[in-house]
Amino acid sequence: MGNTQITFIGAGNMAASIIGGLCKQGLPANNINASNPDQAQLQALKNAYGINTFTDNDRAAKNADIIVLAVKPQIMRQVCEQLAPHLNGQQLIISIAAGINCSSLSRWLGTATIVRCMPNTPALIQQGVSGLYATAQVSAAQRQQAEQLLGAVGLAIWLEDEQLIDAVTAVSGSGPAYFFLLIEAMTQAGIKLGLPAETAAQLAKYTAQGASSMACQSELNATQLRQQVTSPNGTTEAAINALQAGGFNALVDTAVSSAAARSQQLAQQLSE
Ligand SMILES: NC(=O)C1=CN([C@@H]2O[C@H](COP(=O)(O)OP(=O)(O)OC[C@H]3O[C@@H](n4cnc5c(N)ncnc54)[C@H](O)[C@@H]3O)[C@@H](O)[C@H]2O)C=CC1
Ligand SMILES: O=C(O)[C@@H]1CCC=N1
Repeated sequence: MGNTQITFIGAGNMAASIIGGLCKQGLPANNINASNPDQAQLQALKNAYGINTFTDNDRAAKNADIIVLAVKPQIMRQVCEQLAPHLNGQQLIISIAAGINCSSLSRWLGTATIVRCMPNTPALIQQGVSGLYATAQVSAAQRQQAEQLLGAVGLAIWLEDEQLIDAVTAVSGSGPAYFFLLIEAMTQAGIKLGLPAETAAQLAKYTAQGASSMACQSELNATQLRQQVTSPNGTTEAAINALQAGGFNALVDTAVSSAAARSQQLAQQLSE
């Protein structure tokens, strides 16, 4: 990213994850700026990475080439409208907020050079995955910069249709929580079968990690990998039959669709 100056507006969980990834990739700390009203969060980032910190968004955004909007969706409009008079029209804006579309952002900011993306919390350990959408005003060089930025914390995947961000939010943005829920449920089931709590938790967590790594690394797809574990008339088949009899696939479909619907609803509520 050369001498590109990057400013994060909002220095919470997701911003801290991406900043950590950029620093680990060797981006000079002096090229990274973060703005947040809470000094404690800023100090933690300064101590960890030596980046520049600000409590004033306008000062942090001044001279930035890329501005990453990483505040909660509910305060995005207010933050953008305050920032708008301080933008120079050349900057690339990257928003990671759920449910805020490019049309609202460009209206509030007065610029349409926007990449909207949806990362997820495994970004914290550089194992995130993000969906990215760029408006027509974003140049090829800026697209590359956005891809490098999100690529610093995991896999970055471009979308040609902005509406698909709702689906990305539902599958991978919220997705880590679904896997954590499964780990919780498997841990509880293991405890019920007599395992010590810590042992049950380790078995569930490391099984999730192993299965996920296999799914990412193998040439086989998830269905084939599942079939490899499932011996005819064996233990896995008994469990899978119970899950399917309980409507597992339909339940996951309803859950993911509910998240996508909520993402659309947020967009409608917050773009007014
Ligand atoms: N947590 C998650 O799993 C994901 C979150 N997101 C999106 O990322 C965004 C940030 O989420 P988190 O980092 O989880 O939230 P967070 O609450 O950890 O971070 C938001 C930060 O904004 C700061 N802030 C509040 N008012 C501000 C202002 N006026 N100017 C500058 N900073 C201000 C807060 O002090 C806080 O540190 C949200 O829009 C969310 O939709 C996207 C993908 C996944
Ligand atoms: O739950 C949420 O609204 C945010 C967006 C994706 C993950 N967390």
